[in-house]
Amino acid sequence: MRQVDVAIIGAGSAGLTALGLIKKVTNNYVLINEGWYGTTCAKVGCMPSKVLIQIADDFDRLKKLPVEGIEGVAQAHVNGETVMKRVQSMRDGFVEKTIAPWQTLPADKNLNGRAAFIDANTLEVTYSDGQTEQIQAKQIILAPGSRPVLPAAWQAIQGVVTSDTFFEQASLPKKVAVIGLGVIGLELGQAMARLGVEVVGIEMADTLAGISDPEVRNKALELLGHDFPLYLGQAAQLEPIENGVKVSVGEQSIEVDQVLAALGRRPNLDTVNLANAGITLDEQGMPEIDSSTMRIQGTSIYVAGDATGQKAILHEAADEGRIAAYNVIQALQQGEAKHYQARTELGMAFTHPNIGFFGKRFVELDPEHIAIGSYNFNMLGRPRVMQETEGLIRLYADKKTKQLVGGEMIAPRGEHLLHQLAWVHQLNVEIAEILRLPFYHPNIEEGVRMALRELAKQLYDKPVEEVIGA
Ligand SMILES: Cc1cc2nc3c(=O)[nH]c(=O)nc-3n(C[C@H](O)[C@H](O)[C@H](O)COP(=O)(O)OP(=O)(O)OC[C@H]3O[C@@H](n4cnc5c(N)ncnc54)[C@H](O)[C@@H]3O)c2cc1C
Ligand SMILES: NC(=O)c1ccc[n+]([C@@H]2O[C@H](COP(=O)([O-])OP(=O)(O)OC[C@H]3O[C@@H](n4cnc5c(N)ncnc54)[C@H](O)[C@@H]3O)[C@@H](O)[C@H]2O)c1
Repeated sequence: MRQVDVAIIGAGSAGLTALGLIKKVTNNYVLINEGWYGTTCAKVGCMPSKVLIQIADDFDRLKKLPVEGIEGVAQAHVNGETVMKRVQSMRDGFVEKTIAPWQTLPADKNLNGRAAFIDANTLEVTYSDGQTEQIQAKQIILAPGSRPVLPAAWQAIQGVVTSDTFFEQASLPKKVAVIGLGVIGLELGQAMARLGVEVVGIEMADTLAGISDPEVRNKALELLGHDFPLYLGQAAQLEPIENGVKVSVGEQSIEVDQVLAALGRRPNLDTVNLANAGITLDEQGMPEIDSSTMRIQGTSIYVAGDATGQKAILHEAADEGRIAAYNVIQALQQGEAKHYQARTELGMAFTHPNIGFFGKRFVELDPEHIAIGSYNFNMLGRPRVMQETEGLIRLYADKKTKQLVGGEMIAPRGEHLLHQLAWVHQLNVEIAEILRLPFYHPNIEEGVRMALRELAKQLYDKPVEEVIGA
């Protein structure tokens, strides 16, 4: 049986990040990946979705131009085939870059097959031709990602797609039901609607994109509702019909050409037979992972990326791959495990306006202990110039420490505001200190300043100017 120092399972963003570090300390490793290469992010995730969103936003922006004296835009129309060709050709470029480090690996280290545990240090790799090989590894990094949730009954219905198949289409569909209005459903649903596809959105929870602040939720419902009708609080039933799908929600039903099922993603840990490694699993089939080391306690197995079932986003997958690799290297060199502190949590949907949160969400906080500063953009100069005055920021600060603890928003250019807020949150500074930072005029950031000033009024028992010292 082949013996290696390290086996990495999954050539996605987490696995490839880990590989980059492992290669520096040992030449005795294998990378095992099932199916296609190119990472979820580049092939079916972050990147193709952002290309579609960019095209949709560019087209939508045309509506705002006549008032500025730019004429003739009414003739503009969308060519669905060209849109999808653009999405696919850009995606192929991103995939090409992503697979470069994998392509240079020697064949004996680069195994295209499914890995599963035989015991805690032994893996069986099943290749596509049915051949198998056993490999014993001192240390194992599990980074097998996640897959779209798709109920068994829906799998056989023609016209049901997920984000794995959506970007393969030759053209845009005509009429679509987007089921599940989390990040994927909202981003793709709004983009399609803005490109002229008839879209309805259905979500069984009472909110969109996981927003927990009721005021931000209401604003998001109002604003996204301008793009396509949203049905919340009900799960949809599907029935195949000729040339499409009948979608029922409560008493109502509609017929569509296509259903985009965006019901969430399931970690792929169930594909690796973890039970054979003697690991205790919870009801969801998940092991207990120490998020500061990425190690499954008491084993030489580490988990990184979407497979953890925690933060299914790219920079977290890369960070976790790095942490797992650092600790695998420590273990190979008989060193002590290193514990890493997670960065401030940050999540966003690239809808328009952008939706997102940083730090703690509203639902995680005790209203007794926090002050809330909010602002909408109606009166700010720059958003008015840009014709993007709709949005709401809600910032939460701890009454005792006077520091930001988190925030939720739907805001023009919110992706940038969320970054800046996450950065200052991670630095643990008081609201007064943040207000002493420069804010240029005229800018969207002035909206953040207004919300911070509102917090300062509640947190300090003197006028804001005195608090800031200006
Ligand atoms: C539509 C969409 C849009 C997204 N947009 C964003 C965004 O804008 N920003 C953001 O931060 N994140 C976004 N994400 C999330 C981001 O893409 C993921 O968090 C990230 O790609 C996860 O990386 P990973 O390495 O964990 O998994 P992956 O990249 O999925 O890699 C896992 C690999 O493991 C392989 N594998 C699985 N099981 C086995 C096995 N048993 N044996 C061997 N190999 C196996 C898989 O085939 C795959 O190649 C988006 C996701 C989707 C679906
Ligand atoms: N901009 C980004 O960073 C970005 C973009 C896309 C995806 N992602 C990542 O991908 C992950 C998966 O995204 P997602 O949108 O699939 O998952 P999600 O968990 O965000 O949303 C799934 C939604 O589907 C709903 N749902 C589930 N079953 C349903 C049913 N039968 N009927 C109606 N609604 C139902 C859930 O209530 C939930 O709101 C996210 O957690 C996110 O981390 C990130």
